[in-house]
Amino acid sequence: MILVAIASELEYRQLPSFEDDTVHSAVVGVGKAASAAATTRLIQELSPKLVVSAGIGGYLGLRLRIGDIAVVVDDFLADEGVYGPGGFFHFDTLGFMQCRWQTSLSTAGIPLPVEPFRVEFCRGATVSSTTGCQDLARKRYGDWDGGVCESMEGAAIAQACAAAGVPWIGVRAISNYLEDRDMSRWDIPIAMESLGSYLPQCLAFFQASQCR
Ligand SMILES: O=C(O)c1cccc(C(=O)CC[C@H]2O[C@@H](n3cnc4c(=O)[nH]cnc43)[C@H](O)[C@@H]2O)c1
Repeated sequence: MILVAIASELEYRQLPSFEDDTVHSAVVGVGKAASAAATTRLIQELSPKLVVSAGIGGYLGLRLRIGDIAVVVDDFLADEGVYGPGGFFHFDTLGFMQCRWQTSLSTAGIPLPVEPFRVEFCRGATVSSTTGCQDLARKRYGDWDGGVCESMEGAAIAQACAAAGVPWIGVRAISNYLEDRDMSRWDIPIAMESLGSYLPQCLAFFQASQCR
């Protein structure tokens, strides 16, 4: 069985129902704590073979536009650390805790979304506060190769999966860019429409190939 973990009711309600005896979808809550706790409980209850962390996300990069799909294969707790007079010191560099998780799944053959939408297999960044400033986005992700899909749950769900030994992958439709916050440039309905058409194809692929 595949568990589709969706952060908010808002996202859940806008997705078509793809529930059957091989797929279970659930709202796990917005943010790291809620999503990790709910994912842990659902893994204990349902023993899924795969967790798909699905929803909307922000993007910094060159390839994707609003409504395109980021398949997240590696996710990072991007704002865990210490602020001091010298700036922000990330726990990844201080060596205090594990901050990154990589999927164990092969992405070979994952279907492409329906035109005009596109897909990028990219890195995820998970934050407690959305990066709504261009300068902060550049500071946080400017030296990363390739695109970055930011969410508030991805790495927490990956951490819960890793602790339970369950494979995970992220599938996020881009609702906004990581730029100076301007809600008029966000498009959650287009992102959800794109996710709603892509997710069933993607789930069918995982059911057939890797997660029977
Ligand atoms: O700034 C606002 O007024 C505002 C209004 C509605 C929603 C938001 C969010 O930040 C949504 C967070 C929610 O969606 C995911 N998400 C979408 N885009 C991003 C992003 O750029 N950075 C981080 N998370 C994002 C996230 O996973 C949450 O579940 C703001």
